[in-house]
Amino acid sequence: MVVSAAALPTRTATDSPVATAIPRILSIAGSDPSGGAGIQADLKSISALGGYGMAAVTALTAQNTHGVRAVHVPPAGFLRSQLQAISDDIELDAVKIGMLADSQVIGVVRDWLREHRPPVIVLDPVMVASSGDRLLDAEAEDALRELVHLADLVTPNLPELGVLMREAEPGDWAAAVRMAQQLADAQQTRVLLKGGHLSAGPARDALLVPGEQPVVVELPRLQTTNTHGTGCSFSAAIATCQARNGDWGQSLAEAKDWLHTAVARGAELRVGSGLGPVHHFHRWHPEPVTDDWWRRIEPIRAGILELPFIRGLAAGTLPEPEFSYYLAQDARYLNGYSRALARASALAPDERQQAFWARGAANCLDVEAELHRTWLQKHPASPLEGPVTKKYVDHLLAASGSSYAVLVAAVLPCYWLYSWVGKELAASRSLIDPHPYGAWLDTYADEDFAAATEQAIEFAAMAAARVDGAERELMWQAFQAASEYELEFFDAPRAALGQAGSGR
Ligand SMILES: Nc1ncnc2c1ncn2[C@@H]1O[C@H](COP(=O)(O)OP(=O)(O)O)[C@@H](O)[C@H]1O
Ligand SMILES: Cc1ncc(COP(=O)(O)O)c(N)n1
Repeated sequence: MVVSAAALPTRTATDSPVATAIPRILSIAGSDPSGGAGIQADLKSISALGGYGMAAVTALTAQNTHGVRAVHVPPAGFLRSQLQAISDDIELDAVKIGMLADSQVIGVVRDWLREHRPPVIVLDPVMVASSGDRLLDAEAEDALRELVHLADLVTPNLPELGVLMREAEPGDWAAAVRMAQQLADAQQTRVLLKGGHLSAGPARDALLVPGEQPVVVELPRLQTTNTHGTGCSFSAAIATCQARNGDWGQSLAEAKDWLHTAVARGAELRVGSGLGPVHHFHRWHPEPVTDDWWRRIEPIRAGILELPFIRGLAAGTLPEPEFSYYLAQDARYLNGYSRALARASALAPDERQQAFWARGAANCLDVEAELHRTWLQKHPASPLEGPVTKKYVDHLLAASGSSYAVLVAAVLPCYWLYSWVGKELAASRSLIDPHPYGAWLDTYADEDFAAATEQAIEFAAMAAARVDGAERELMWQAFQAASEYELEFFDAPRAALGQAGSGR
């Protein structure tokens, strides 16, 4: 956690023109046409944190969420013209520097900084993209090292710190902090060491100021692929906060907090299939309530993955009678579930939703018939309704007598948890060949089912947005109860047939 704010004797908070209402921030960086990194990320970050953003472009990249395909560096003289045009007219509160491409570009930026001395300079020493592609010529590393002492803050990640110090990349956090402190002392500047590249542990950063104790900020590491442009966004956000409040410790804490939610919610943007961007404007877009529900059932999800039934299914060791019991119950369940979906169709507020649930209801009956025709005919199991099936179907039928919103919340876990379990199991399915339950596993990892799940989630979120707080609470309760029944449903074969063949 932040324990102190840091200020160097050479540049103190008081000699910066701080407390500007809307700080004017210039990004000197490369362009990322996919919008996740570079000047695009910087302008979004500056705006999201309340600054006025400007950009002088050092290089054009052709890249997407998978990597950099090409880099074009315009003549360095043109960058000089851009910078000159800005400083001839506009007073700047902070400058953030990102991709510099080559030593000529670095030379232009160095000369302009010396001449104009903006009050806050944050240098992100971009060298290699998260995709592994180079964004700085190897022979320009010396020139970049010489720029460090001009910055008020330099923000290396672990590999960049190693290059700046002409040493191997530090192997662990303690070694990295020591190395970053050496850099701060040698260059007499602040260093923000970013620990995003460490493979385990929390997402941790440290602010090192010559002659002071390190200030560490840490938040839980998020399991996400939306990390493209985190470094760009972070440094632009810190520059903006610093221009406004003049306190490095506070700026770091504010920017880290904002970035963390931006990383957590990046997937909502649905941009690209590689390393996606972060959600810079998350504060403008309230989180869909369904995401909150999903987080709140995390213990139920963890419980499902630990069930002997699921483990046995994944490993292919589940005894056949348990699987047959499960499918027989599933067939019974699908009949009741189909009625609940038909009721959702009847209550739906528009034709799109009406048609969606009606299709779902019909699909359930098809799958029920298919289960009987294929597996259950060959592997008979008791057709009697088990206690968990009864409880779960009763819950759905009770919700069918409630509002559309509550009913949609009650039917959602069957889509969502099944689709999710299907994806979780898909990996182990491919490791075991032939897999005794392979055909069944494939139907749950099916892309059409995943698309239907996305649609069901969206309709539930839309319904939640239209009801008041009391009804939204009823929706949550219906969702939570159905999620618990999903867990019990997976565990029902073991409970019904005894512990003997638990599949472990
Ligand atoms: N998976 C993650 N969860 C939470 N924070 C992350 C994650 N990945 C990166 N960050 C944070 O994003 C910021 C920049 O990360 P980093 O990857 O170290 O820099 P760069 O993008 O320059 O390589 C750091 O504060 C880091 O902790
Ligand atoms: C134009 C430009 N600047 C910087 C980065 C680094 O960002 P990341 O490390 O997240 O790939 C990038 N990919 N593109």
